[in-house]
Amino acid sequence: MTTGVKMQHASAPLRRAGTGLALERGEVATACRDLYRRGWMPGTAGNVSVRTGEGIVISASGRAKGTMSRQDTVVVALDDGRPLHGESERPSAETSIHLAVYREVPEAGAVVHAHAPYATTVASGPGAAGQVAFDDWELAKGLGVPDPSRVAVPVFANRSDVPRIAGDLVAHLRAAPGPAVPALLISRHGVTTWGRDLTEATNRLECVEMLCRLVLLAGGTAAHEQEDVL
Ligand SMILES: CSCCC(=O)C(=O)COP(=O)(O)O
Ligand SMILES: [Zn+2]
Repeated sequence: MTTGVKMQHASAPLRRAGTGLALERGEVATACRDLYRRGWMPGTAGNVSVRTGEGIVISASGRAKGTMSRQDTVVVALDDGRPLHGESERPSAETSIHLAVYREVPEAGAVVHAHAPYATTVASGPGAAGQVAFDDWELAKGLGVPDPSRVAVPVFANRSDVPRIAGDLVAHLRAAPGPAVPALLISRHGVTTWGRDLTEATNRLECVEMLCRLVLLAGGTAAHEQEDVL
């Protein structure tokens, strides 16, 4: 009797090559669509990745973030960013920044990069040379740093040679005493955050964006002098 269902041979792989990591690919696509809806990934801007056992899953380059699907992702190696599953999609142009985070921060499980307007504005202002300080803002506790009363987010120059931005980030992370603030700003470009998973990385992105909004509403100066009242 035939049932119409083919039994898989015991030694055959359970999943066809290229169809694995469906969950992680779906998470990356969903995060992109969510951030698009918030207005933080306009058009094709922004990129998202998660760490996997074999490397990272990252959004493909140049995809409209409002209509991302699992197919719009690429699995690349952690050491050199080479695609691991023979996929034809190009990984994000900013893959080198994601890889720098994963290599330098072992606990990072997800990285989110967006062109969120307030963060991008603060990163591009005259007071944002090298870093933006968010001192004594309650919301900075959302970044999970040991001393949220003194938070300085580094600001890097935007460069067409993206691996140079990644190099600047690596130098910063290696020089930072203690655990790094899980965020960076790129002047006239955007904001990148990371966390143990996509929920944490996205929460931190929300915190940085709102901190920048508050700073602008408060008069545009990120750091201010005040007695420690926290
Ligand atoms: C239209 S945004 C220019 C590229 C960029 O900054 C970005 O975040 C998206 O690049 P990707 O290669 O990840 O699509
Ligand atoms: Zn970008």
